[in-house]
Amino acid sequence: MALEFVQDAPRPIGRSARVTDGVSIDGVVIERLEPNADGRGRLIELITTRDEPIEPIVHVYQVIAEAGSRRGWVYHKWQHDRLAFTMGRFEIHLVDIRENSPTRGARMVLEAGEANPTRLRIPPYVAHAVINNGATACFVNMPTNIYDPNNPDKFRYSGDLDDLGTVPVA
Ligand SMILES: Cc1cn([C@H]2C[C@H](O)[C@@H](COP(=O)(O)OP(=O)(O)O[C@H]3O[C@H](C)C(=O)[C@H](O)[C@H]3O)O2)c(=O)[nH]c1=O
Repeated sequence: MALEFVQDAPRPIGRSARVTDGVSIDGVVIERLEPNADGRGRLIELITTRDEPIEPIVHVYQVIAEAGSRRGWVYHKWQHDRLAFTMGRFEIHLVDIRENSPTRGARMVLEAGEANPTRLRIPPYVAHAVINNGATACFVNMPTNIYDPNNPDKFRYSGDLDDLGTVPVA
């Protein structure tokens, strides 16, 4: 006797919602992602073309961040980051260092992770730092460019978190 597979019935799904309150840096986009939870766990869409076109996915990686770790300050000259946080307890700092930006010098801090799943788009020349305030956890980046190990699009400042915004960026 043949085994029968049954198509899932149509169902409502959680949709992401753009956050505009508190977004003080031009071009930064925050999307709160909606988990679809059931007895097996949670499924969270990280990005989709269902509602609007997106720049192509060309490169995707996962970062496993140790508890208490900090990545950044870093900025990119060419790529936009599309970071998805669905686990852990991350704090993300952003500073606009673009010379001709209407929001030059603006600084933002947001929290993202299990309690507030988020996709964050960071334009070039917006310096950022990601701090893991929880236990070891992962996040995903879907940058708009491929990583070139021979010419990394990565410009790093390793001083204090508080330095940016108070000391001019060379
Ligand atoms: C980006 C990348 C890196 N690597 C290698 C290079 C290093 O050996 C290692 C760690 O990379 P990196 O030091 O560049 O990673 P972070 O400085 O922690 O930066 C990451 O976290 C901050 C918050 C970001 O915003 C960056 O976009 C993100 O790349 O992975 C690869 O093999 N492939 C890749 O695509």
